[in-house]
Amino acid sequence: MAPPDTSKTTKLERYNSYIRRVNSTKLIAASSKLLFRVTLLVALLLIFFFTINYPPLSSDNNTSHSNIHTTTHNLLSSAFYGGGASWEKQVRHSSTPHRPNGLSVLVTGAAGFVGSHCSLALKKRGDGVLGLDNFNSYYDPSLKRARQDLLSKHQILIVEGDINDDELLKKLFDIVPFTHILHLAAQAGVRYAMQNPLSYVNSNVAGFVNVLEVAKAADPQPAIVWASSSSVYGLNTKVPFSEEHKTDQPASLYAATKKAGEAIAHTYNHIYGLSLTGLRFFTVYGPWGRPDMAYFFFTKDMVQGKPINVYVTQDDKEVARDFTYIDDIVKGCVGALDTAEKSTGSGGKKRGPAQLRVYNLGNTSPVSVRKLVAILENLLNVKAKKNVVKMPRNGDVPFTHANVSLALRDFGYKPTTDLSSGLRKFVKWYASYYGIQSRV
Ligand SMILES: O=C(O)[C@H]1O[C@H](OP(=O)(O)OP(=O)(O)OC[C@H]2O[C@@H](n3ccc(=O)[nH]c3=O)[C@H](O)[C@@H]2O)[C@H](O)[C@@H](O)[C@H]1O
Repeated sequence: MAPPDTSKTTKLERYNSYIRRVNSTKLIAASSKLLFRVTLLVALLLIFFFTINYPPLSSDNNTSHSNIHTTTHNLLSSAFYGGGASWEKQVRHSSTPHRPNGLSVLVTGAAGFVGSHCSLALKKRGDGVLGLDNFNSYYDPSLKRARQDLLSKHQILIVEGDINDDELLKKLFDIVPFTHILHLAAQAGVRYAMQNPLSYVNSNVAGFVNVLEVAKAADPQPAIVWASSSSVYGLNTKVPFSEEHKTDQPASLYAATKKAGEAIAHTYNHIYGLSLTGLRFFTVYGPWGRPDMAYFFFTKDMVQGKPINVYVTQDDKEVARDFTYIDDIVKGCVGALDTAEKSTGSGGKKRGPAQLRVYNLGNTSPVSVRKLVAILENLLNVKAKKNVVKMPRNGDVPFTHANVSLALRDFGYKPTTDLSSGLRKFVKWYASYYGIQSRV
């Protein structure tokens, strides 16, 4: 029997096998191309992240409070403020004054309440401003980011970094010969010091010393204006509080670290000839304020129908504060900067006596917390659910009252905003920022 004709099947099989080979070669070629492209992309990304000369990221003052939001933003910002020529150009551009004899100011804590207001005021009159902030999450960092956005609209760059990062600070001074530092970065809040005491030491003592170390070594040395606090008066009972009064009874760790700052300022002035001005702020409030402060969270709770605690003293007396409106404080800061004399040291050595000053910046008319709540009730058109409770022993003092005659004499400081007018502006801002209805 003749063998079956397999020539057709064999041809078909050979053809099919040929097609399979061609397809697999194409597939390999395509896969190699894809692999090559992916490798190239990964390599480029690695080069971008690891070889650019970016300033070290902040070690968050309150690392225990870091959150995903901050971490994500850190990465984005480090990429954006990534060092190198373009980053340095931005730093220089932000710090360059745009008026004759304008100042060039490094503002620490520029994304903070007072820092953002002062940065804007300085920039608007033609000074150069560079911000530095670690965007920690002591309170909602998104508010700090919103302030940062506002500043960037006015060509103010905020470098994301920590005052404890001396390499970063030195780098900034290598790029810009700052004439002044407005040092406002700090761990604020009186009551929180019982929860996180070391954050106060880290920012208000170690961080401040780090700033002074870099300033003392800079050439030229800048003049420094920095935030002390009304809380240094502690248990002082003489009123109104004057700079001549003793401040050796701090009632909170916050106050103690600010008092330590004043002593440290004396030392750096004495040894290195740094010009130093400490400003004792009295309960500053206003638009873009700090959510950890009573006027701010009272507003929030009252709007949400939640109860608030109104403190009274142990013997049922009213607790009162010399609440000071932010615009008045800004005028005080700018006045202090304008009248700050040059530091006298160079090469890390003192060459002559330098200016050392401390001023109260208050409103000179204390208002009780009960009255504060009444004003808010009227502005928000809501009745507060008040729990009147005895002030816990957590660092609070019963009252504050500033004598500001020294600041008036030396740079014309004269507060002009009373609590009702200031809170009206705050509530207006609060309503628009958080999108709520209010009477104002
Ligand atoms: O001048 C300063 O150097 C400090 O000012 C601010 O501290 P304080 O004056 O304590 O402000 P703030 O907390 O708003 O309490 C206001 C009033 O509300 C009372 N208070 C507070 C909380 C509460 O639940 N109930 C209440 O009655 C409370 O007893 C007080 O009488 C800054 O936070 C601080 O960082 C620092 O800068």
